[in-house]
Amino acid sequence: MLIEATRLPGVVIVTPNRFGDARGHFSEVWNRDTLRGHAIDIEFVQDNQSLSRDVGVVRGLHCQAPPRAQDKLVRVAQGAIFDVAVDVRRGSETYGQWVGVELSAENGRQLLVPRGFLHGFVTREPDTLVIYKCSDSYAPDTERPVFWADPDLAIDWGIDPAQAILSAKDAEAPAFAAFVTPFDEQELI
Ligand SMILES: Cc1cn([C@H]2C[C@H](O)[C@@H](COP(=O)(O)OP(=O)(O)O[C@H]3O[C@H](C)C(=O)[C@H](O)[C@H]3O)O2)c(=O)[nH]c1=O
Repeated sequence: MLIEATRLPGVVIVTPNRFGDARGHFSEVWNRDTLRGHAIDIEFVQDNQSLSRDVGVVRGLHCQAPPRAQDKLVRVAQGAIFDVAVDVRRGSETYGQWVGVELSAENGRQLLVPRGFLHGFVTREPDTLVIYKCSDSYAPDTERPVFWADPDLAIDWGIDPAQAILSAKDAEAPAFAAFVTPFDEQELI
């Protein structure tokens, strides 16, 4: 397993070993003890799966507020996404900064998005299947969305905003300027 840092402390790229042979390949896409060996010790309690039919589907930016904040380990079982995390931990030197990573069934890369970060992605291929582990269960009353194309965040999604395919919820999400972070310094890693 390869663990790579990103420019946001705590957001790391996890690439499990992949064993190829004439049939295809095998990979342990999640192993608690292997992650613990890399000082990543998170108790995941829910697996999510979303299928997005078209290129340009945007899901996010989302997070759940404490005490229901979620760490997420995101992977792509089919297709490809540009996966984004935004630091919203009060007091963080990288508050409001984002990082994006191409995750695909082909590259086998996963992104660890800790609590204290907004999460979202845009699909790069049709019929993209995203599977992600969460460290707390769904608590819709605690959701704190932010508009994906907010000019203050200036995330480079690599698509024409007019072409984005969004849920009504995401299309109407509040601006980052209106976001009062529920994450305090103790979330800092
Ligand atoms: C997240 C979630 C949703 N749902 C139900 C609620 C709706 O009836 C339906 C679709 O929910 P939503 O439109 O919020 O799904 P996404 O837009 O993919 O949201 C996710 O997108 C970004 C990328 C995230 O990181 C979050 O995990 C999550 O917010 O699934 C559940 O039953 N359980 C859940 O945990």
